[in-house]
Amino acid sequence: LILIQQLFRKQRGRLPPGPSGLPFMGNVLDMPSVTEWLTFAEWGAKWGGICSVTLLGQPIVILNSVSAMEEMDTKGAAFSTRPRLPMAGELVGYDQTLVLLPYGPKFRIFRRSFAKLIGTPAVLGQFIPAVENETHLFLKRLLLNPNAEAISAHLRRLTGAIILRITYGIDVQEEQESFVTLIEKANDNFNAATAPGAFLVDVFPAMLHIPEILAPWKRTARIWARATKNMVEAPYLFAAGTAPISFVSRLLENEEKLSEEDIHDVKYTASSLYGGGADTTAASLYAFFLAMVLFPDVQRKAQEEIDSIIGGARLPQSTDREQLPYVAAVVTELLRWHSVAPLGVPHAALEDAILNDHLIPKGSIIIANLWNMLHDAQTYPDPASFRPERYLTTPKQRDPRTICFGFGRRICPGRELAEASVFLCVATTLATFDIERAAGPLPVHENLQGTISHPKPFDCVVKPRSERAVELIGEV
Ligand code: HEM
Repeated sequence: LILIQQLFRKQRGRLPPGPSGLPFMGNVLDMPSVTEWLTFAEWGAKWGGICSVTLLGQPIVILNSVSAMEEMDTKGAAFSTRPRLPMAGELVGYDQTLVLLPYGPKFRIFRRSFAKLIGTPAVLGQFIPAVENETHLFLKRLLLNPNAEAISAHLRRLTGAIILRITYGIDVQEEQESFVTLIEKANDNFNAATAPGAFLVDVFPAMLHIPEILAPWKRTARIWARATKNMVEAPYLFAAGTAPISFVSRLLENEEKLSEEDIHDVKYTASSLYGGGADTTAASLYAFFLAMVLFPDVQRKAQEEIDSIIGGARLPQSTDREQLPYVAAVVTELLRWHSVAPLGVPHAALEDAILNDHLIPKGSIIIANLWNMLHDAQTYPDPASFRPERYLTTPKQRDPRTICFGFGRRICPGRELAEASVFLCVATTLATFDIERAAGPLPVHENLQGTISHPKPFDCVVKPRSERAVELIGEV
């Protein structure tokens, strides 16, 4: 079958170039299992902005250049579905949340809800007080426990609480911490279930029919599926009906007119918000602390800007963004410097398409190597350096926000919220704390494995900038 498929393909056109594979197996042996973005970048240097490999007859197209990604953008819906990933999808249940939902009517309903409620700064405005409130609580926690080991947990709690507030109107008091834990667990499962090559069933979907007794991974899937279900149902049950203004309460307006299927869609759209929003933003903010340790001059300049514009009168707010161009550029550079999703989320081709004279057959998996695009030395000279000036002095370098959120109809629908949350946390932290290098060797910036990639843990010293800073945190 693979042979016949390949013969047909030869008649229709040629796949993009790439490493030559073995008969039948294709490039199974060439595929990296760690830091894939680095190997893919090497292939890009050798084969160009669009290259491809084949795994047991399955074409995988890798985009290494922004121009290739933009070219795909022009093809409308042609590359807008997701590949079938039986482990994370059918078995663990993520194919019902937006991130793995196939392109189609349901996808459009989910995206419309996102656009209506958090898609633009104007509509997002209704939720900004909640983001500010949670950010103040984060500062208090950081003041109480500024240890380096606690920072990542503080950030996860911050981003988890922001999303729970916005999505369900849930105020994360101590007794509701369980929601944060529940959803963190489900996010960890998503990362493990979508790890490339981790589950053979993703390559051979027929394995879905093997009974569980012979397939221990099915037991894992069952446990993870329970966690997904809990993530969807528990906060919804808690919040439905009683919540103040929230994503869910807005979607449930005119509830009496909603069918069972509509309610199902509300639940799963809401959990998509959580699945996509909490871990990504936490990873980005953790990288901010690392960047400040490694680039103290940037920290000093940003603090000088905040001091000169706001002084010690109050904490920075969302509305200060225009007056704080250097801090805003720190946020932009953060989104470039640390790739939260180094390989984005894979797309799949809905139909045969021709791209730059290459055939992209229906069903091809498309991987955008966002890490490479954001670290391309032509676009961003000295890409490992954290330099907000890139976007302030002419000639300005390309805005990385046109890259880091993915592309086409699957572009991240939470990008406005992501930027607003990151800006507030960065600006208020810089206003009140100094982040410094700890004794010992300088930490190194490394992306950990995962669809959502956190920086490798590092040591640092965080302390309040002044007595006034402590007072400011106490006052909010
Ligand atoms: C620093 C923060 C963030 C980054 C870097 C980021 C990046 C991305 C990327 C690269 C994708 C894949 C796009 C594609 O397939 O081409 C994505 C998808 C998605 N993001 Fe984000 N994201 C962030 C924050 C958020 C937030 C705050 C939310 C929700 C409130 C969110 C919700 C989603 C969802 C639901 C999807 C799936 C969209 C779909 O499949 O149609 N993200 N994000």
